[in-house]
Amino acid sequence: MTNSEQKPIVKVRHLKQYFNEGKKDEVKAVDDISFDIYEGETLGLVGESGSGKTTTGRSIIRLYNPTSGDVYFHDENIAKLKNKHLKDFRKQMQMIFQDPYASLDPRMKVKDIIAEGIDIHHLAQNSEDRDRQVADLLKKVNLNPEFANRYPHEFSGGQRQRIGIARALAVQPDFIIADEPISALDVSIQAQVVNLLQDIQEEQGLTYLFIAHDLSMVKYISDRIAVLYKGKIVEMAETEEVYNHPLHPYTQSLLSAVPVPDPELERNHHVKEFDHSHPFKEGEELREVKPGHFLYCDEATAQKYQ
Ligand SMILES: Nc1ncnc2c1ncn2[C@@H]1O[C@H](COP(=O)(O)OP(=O)(O)OP(=O)(O)O)[C@@H](O)[C@H]1O
Repeated sequence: MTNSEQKPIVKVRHLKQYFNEGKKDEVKAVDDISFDIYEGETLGLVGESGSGKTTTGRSIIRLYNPTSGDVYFHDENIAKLKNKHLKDFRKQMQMIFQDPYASLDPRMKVKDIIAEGIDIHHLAQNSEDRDRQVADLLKKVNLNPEFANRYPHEFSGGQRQRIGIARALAVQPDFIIADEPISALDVSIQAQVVNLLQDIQEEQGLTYLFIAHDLSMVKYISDRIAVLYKGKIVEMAETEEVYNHPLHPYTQSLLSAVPVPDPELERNHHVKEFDHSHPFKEGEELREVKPGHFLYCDEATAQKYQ
């Protein structure tokens, strides 16, 4: 994709999500982040546990009411929309959750789980049409349509995650937030689910925000990567650029902690420590230091790269 072809589907501006605001236990889970997600791309959102990845996803999709800031979806500001109007947008944005065991109601049949959105948005003309849509969705995620009448406990983790993907696809969204969709799965299954998500993306021109703490898999699925640290984006660029030329010390430390498959290289491989005691300095903000490469830094540092 060249710059001129990149059309944002989601624009996040100065988004803040604070919990227990003004109280002693206030948490600035998301602290003034701004970024775009382009149509048809996968933006990987990475960071360690507690950095605010899930909160970012949930705030964009309005599972939380943002403390402040704006979220534009197809140029409409949805950050302050009220319930009735929000429903239409919910149909276009879906979420796939981390834990395929917790996210599927064990008392519901697979067909009712998948058809949840179809029912809410009245997308089936009658029960035959509903069944047909469910069968098509099961086929799309490479599951046997005959599974429709079974319950979640009859399936493996990978199969359950496919059911979760079918549920998300049921309302024909154009934007999906995948919140660590593979981290609860066996390594052998992870690639299958990633490949499925990529095939579906190509077929349907979907846009993904792919949340991950594991940097090795996110590399293969993401066009661009945003690195989140303590509720702030500290670096964002095309995937190759982030992996080959990381500029922020936190990104450098994250990448240096990824195991190297070659034992020869591993011997000379040092984990770069990041000073967590003074992570941010006065005057720093996310600045475009090279075309398409954003770094959380001060003006003087940004000048160095121009
Ligand atoms: N509902 C909530 N109430 C209070 N604090 C919360 C709530 N949800 C998240 N937090 C806090 O906000 C911070 C960010 O959490 P979040 O779950 O977004 O991080 P994460 O990067 O997704 O982590 P993980 O990889 O562990 O899921 C954490 O300090 C967390 O404890």
